Amino acid sequence: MKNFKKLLNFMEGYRIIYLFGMISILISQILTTATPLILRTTIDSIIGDEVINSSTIQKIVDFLGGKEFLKEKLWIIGLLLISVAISRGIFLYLKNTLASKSAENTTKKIRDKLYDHIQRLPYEYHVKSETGELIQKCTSDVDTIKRFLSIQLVEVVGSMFMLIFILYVMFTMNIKMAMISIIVLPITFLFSFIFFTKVKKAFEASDEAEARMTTTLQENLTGVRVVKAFSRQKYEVDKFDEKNLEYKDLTYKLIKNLSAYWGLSDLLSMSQVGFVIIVGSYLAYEGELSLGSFVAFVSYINMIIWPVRQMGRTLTDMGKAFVSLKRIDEIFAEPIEILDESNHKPNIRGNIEFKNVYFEYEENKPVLSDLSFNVKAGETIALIGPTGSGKSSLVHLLPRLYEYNNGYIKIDGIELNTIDKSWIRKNVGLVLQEPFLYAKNIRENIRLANPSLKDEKVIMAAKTASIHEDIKSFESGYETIVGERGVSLSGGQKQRMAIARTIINDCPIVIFDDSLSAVDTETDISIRKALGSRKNRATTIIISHRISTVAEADMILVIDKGKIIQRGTHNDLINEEGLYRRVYTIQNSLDDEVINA
Ligand SMILES: Nc1ncnc2c1ncn2[C@@H]1O[C@H](COP(=O)(O)OP(=O)(O)OP(=O)(O)O)[C@@H](O)[C@H]1O
Repeated sequence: MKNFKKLLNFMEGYRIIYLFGMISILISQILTTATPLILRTTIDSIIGDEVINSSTIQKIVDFLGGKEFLKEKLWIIGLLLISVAISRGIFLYLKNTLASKSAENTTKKIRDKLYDHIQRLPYEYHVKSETGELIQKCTSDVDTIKRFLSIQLVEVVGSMFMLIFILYVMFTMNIKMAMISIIVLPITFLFSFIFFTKVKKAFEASDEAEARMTTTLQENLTGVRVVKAFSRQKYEVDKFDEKNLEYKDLTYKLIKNLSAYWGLSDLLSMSQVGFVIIVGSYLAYEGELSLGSFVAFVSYINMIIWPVRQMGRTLTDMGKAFVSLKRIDEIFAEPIEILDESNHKPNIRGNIEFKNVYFEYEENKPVLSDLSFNVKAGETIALIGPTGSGKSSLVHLLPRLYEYNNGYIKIDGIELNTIDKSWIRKNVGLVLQEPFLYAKNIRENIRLANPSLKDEKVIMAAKTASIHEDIKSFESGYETIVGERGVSLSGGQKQRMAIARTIINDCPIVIFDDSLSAVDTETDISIRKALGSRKNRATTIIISHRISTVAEADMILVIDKGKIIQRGTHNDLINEEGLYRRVYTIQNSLDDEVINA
């Protein structure tokens, strides 16, 4: 019931259309069941001389000119049958279009809402969630709901209605014959329901095997460079073959089960039809059943047997829609991130103060402890330290991707967590180590945050990031499409693109999270020089494992296990015992080896 309510909420604006779709299927079912009744009346009362004992049918006969008139002009009945068939066709068309219109619009709304909600979920949620599962929820789960609305629900309601209507007509025609006609129906229904409930697991197993096969394929295609580089083709082919075989075996087993079911179900249904024909013809011979009623019974039994056989499957499939609804609801239950909670948008110059800052992802497992430091607007600080020491976590606090647990961070003297998230994110530019480029051209990628920026600005940003010359060397220059369907850029080119994309926004605070790792030392120096010589210099935070990258910073913080273990300029730090000097010595001797080689 709760699920239906949820679905009804999503259907807002399309409920009336859906209702008309339902009414259309009911009318089309009435018209379907009318045909055998017309045949029966024609055989028994128009051609034969049995009395018409239904006042409604009598009225219709009178309207058409009376018994004698119709007997002379049987073609009118032919026309009537054709009109019923045409009307039925029209109502079926209406049912399909109206139900589909409502289902398509409802599911479009669900997809839009889901997409919107996912965009507003916090960074933390996206770090933890699996992309594949999110995509599945937005596509196949939504499709399951669409099938439920556009096909299954109308089918079940229509079949139920037809069943009740036909049973009523059959019982009013001849009780004994009606009992005989429906004797196998409960068995057929139960057989179908039990079978499809049991086979549900086999359907799921086949679906899961297909998903595993697709994941293997996707992984292989995404990591094809690694496969080639490590000569893993044979291993990959064997792995895929295994998944492919598993999928084939499970699907074949399922199809064998289904074939056995439809075979047995056919046997049951045909026995029922045969039984009705044998008993009906005997009763007709004995005079207990009119010829017209006999024809009507045979038609009716054929009409109801298929929906009853199908019902078990439809009912079990309908269960899937509620599972999908629940899965989608899990996303909606995730609280969204409020970006403009206080409307506090102070002018940001770039002074940063950390005071006794503590931060943890999981309770009682601090990743950053007791961090205190100051950076003046326009200064450059560098963070260096072993992997996992907390450098990225530290810089993620500044754009408020995560909230610190203790102490405070102030920007220009204002506590960071009072400033609007959307505002602070506009003012803090973050360049990641592995940048993601969209399947757009280079110009669009660089001015992603503000598509109205002029070409001169794009070129200036590209020059500062030392990528302009590379772009010029491409055949289509700034029009070159990059990303998945475009040209391949080297790791360093991608990083420089990401740098250009961030600095074009002129943020007062810019963070480079190991985002110079793939560029050579010379380019690294020229980027930093270009950044330093810009007017309105931004406060810059550089994370790097390379001493040469951090050496010129106004202040270097050496981080280990979430704590600042050393601080100072390059000259201070190489003159004191500690991690910085050890790293410096190692990197220096490596450089000497390279030079002497
Ligand atoms: N989203 C997260 N949830 C839980 N723990 C996390 C999360 N992100 C990072 N960590 C943990 O926090 C610690 C610090 O990670 P962080 O990425 O800040 O280190 P880092 O110094 O930037 O490392 P690297 O130099 O390798 O990038 C690590 O132990 C890491 O496993």
